[in-house]
Amino acid sequence: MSFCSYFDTHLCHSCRWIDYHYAEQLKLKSDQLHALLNKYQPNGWQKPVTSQLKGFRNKAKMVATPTPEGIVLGLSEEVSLIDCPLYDLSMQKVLHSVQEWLRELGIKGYDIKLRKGELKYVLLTRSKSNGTMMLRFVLRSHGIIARLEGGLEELIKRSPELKVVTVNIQPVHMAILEGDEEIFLSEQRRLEERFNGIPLYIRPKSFFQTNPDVAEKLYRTASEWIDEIKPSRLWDLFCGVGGFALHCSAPEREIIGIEIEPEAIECARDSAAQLEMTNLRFESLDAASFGANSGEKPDAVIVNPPRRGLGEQLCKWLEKVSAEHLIYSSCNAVTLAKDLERLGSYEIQKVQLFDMFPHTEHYEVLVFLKKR
Ligand SMILES: C[S@@+](CC[C@H](N)C(=O)[O-])C[C@H]1O[C@@H](n2cnc3c(N)ncnc32)[C@H](O)[C@@H]1O
Repeated sequence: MSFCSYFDTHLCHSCRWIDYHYAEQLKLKSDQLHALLNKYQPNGWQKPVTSQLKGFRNKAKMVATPTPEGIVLGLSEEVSLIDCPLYDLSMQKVLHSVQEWLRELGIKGYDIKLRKGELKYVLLTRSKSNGTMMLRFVLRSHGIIARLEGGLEELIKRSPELKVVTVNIQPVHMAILEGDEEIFLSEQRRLEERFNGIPLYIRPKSFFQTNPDVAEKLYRTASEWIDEIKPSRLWDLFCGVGGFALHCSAPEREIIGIEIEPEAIECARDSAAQLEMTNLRFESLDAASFGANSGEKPDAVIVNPPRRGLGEQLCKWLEKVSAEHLIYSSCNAVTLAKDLERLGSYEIQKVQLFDMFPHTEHYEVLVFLKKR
């Protein structure tokens, strides 16, 4: 197991670039992005948005490994990550307290080789705006739920930031992080977050951006670009809990947000209701089927697909829809570049790199496209 020189701690698999200076990390990402997009001759390269280097992540995913001393939260190689400086001190403190509490309860971590033990993962998420946290236990079966429930009062006494606590059942013997069944052990079912004054909700199974400071800047930039073109009708595809749509709202602007996960749509609707925004409509649909059935034409479309990108079918449909502007937010510049090739009737007006994932090779890119 290697050690990272930056933080003098164990090196997690995802932080492969931690030994590079931050300026070097940014240059490598920027060079890759230029290499992928230069053939589309972007007009305006914007200055990259940088991140804090410590305490920037709001979500910790810990493997629960059984050891002779008790459960260890961290990597599967019995390496603890509860002091990992990617999480702020309050998250580190709660991770310590959860690990200690699990040991006191005698909960056994899941042994992958022997296929024994119950607890597979511990997932902790923090709302940056109010410091409250959501804790999820990923279990192999329902077997130890009563024991966890029995000890919960004590855990919350030690870590009162924990407002949402759930169990996720993942019976399959595979490296899948979570299963379909989610059981709430707390009354509260979601955390409230606030970006640029806009309320957003974090639910167990809805996607939420993991670097709140950079995500705030990403949404603000998209809303500034949208304000420059002032579309009357805007679509936000792959909208999650509505971050882009809610930031781009303006009087008289009709906005439709499309997202496959119903819980995320419920959150987006609640945020809009809280802001008394009646011009936004959120629908839980597959973006492709929305594409196939929608007869309307928007003036602008924002897309923010998962790492796989939009793919051929959606790009074809977007070409047919022929909105005057597209904003593409991507966490994978390789699939972005492929999609841009398929969106041949658009030219790139602006590109900006948002360093959402420092110490890794990953980054977010925002691209502003205009019909040629
Ligand atoms: C990268 S996330 C972006 C979410 C949101 N824009 C944000 O900023 O939080 C991609 C989202 O696409 C959703 N998604 C995945 N496949 C989809 C599909 N076929 N149709 C609609 N949404 C989908 C996921 O549930 C996830 O919320």
